[in-house]
Amino acid sequence: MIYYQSILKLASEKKKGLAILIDPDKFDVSEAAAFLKRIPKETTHLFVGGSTVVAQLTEGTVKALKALSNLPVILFPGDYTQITNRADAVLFLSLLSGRNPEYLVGQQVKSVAQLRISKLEIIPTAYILIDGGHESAVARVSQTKPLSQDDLETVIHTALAGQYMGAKLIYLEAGSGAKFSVQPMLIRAVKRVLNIPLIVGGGIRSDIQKQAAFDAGADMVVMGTVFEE
Ligand SMILES: CC(C)=CCC/C(C)=C/CC/C(C)=C/CC/C(C)=C/COP(=O)(O)OP(=O)(O)O
Ligand SMILES: O=P(O)(O)OC[C@@H](O)CO
Ligand SMILES: [Mg+2]
Repeated sequence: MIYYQSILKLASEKKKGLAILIDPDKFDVSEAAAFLKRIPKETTHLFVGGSTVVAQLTEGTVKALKALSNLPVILFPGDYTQITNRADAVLFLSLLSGRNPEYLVGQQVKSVAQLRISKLEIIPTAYILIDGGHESAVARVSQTKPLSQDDLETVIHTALAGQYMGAKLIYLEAGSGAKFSVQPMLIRAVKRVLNIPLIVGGGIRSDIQKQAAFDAGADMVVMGTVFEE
């Protein structure tokens, strides 16, 4: 688990991870070099995925990124069809905030035929959708409701259930382009009970918001929309 170990190492050294999310649907492969110059120097990981991605686009995107960058490329799939062996690892997501069996376990079963013959590192990740102020693509595609930012207890219990089930990462997601990102108070409360790394994303557009998430205890922040053109 070398990619997971590197995230654990960041967390244990109180260094912070910054993942830039690249959505293959919105990515121009011919602009990949310029894109990689534009993203922050402190970027530690490239995530690739989207709620809705046209088949085959992920592979070309990952190929272009791997040719131009030494950063680890980690799949963040909205669907099992987004898996490509060209990446380094995959966040093996289960959408624990929702009650749609397809996104709790159905997609995961569908992915096995490909994953079992690939060398991708598989990182079990409890994915928790939090209300970001308007209906997110994740909510729409998964047909699930997000958890309220005010329902601290349910968010904490959901994250801990993920940890107890063996997740190696917890991902608090306000949804791509969220109006409100996950509030620092909520990040702090969740981080306090966990003993695995915490990833936070959705609606983080500024250095100030990113720093607030880090200060509250996020081990890694994901930024996507703000770097899309
Ligand atoms: C583990 C495997 C094989 C699949 C996971 C399938 C699950 C459980 C997905 C969770 C629900 C979901 C639809 C997640 C999407 C995650 C993601 C890549 C979000 C970023 O995309 P957006 O930016 O929200 O979407 P747009 O494409 O609309 O921009
Ligand atoms: O696009 P943004 O709002 O930065 O969100 C990133 C990521 O958490 C979405 O899945
Ligand atoms: Mg997006």
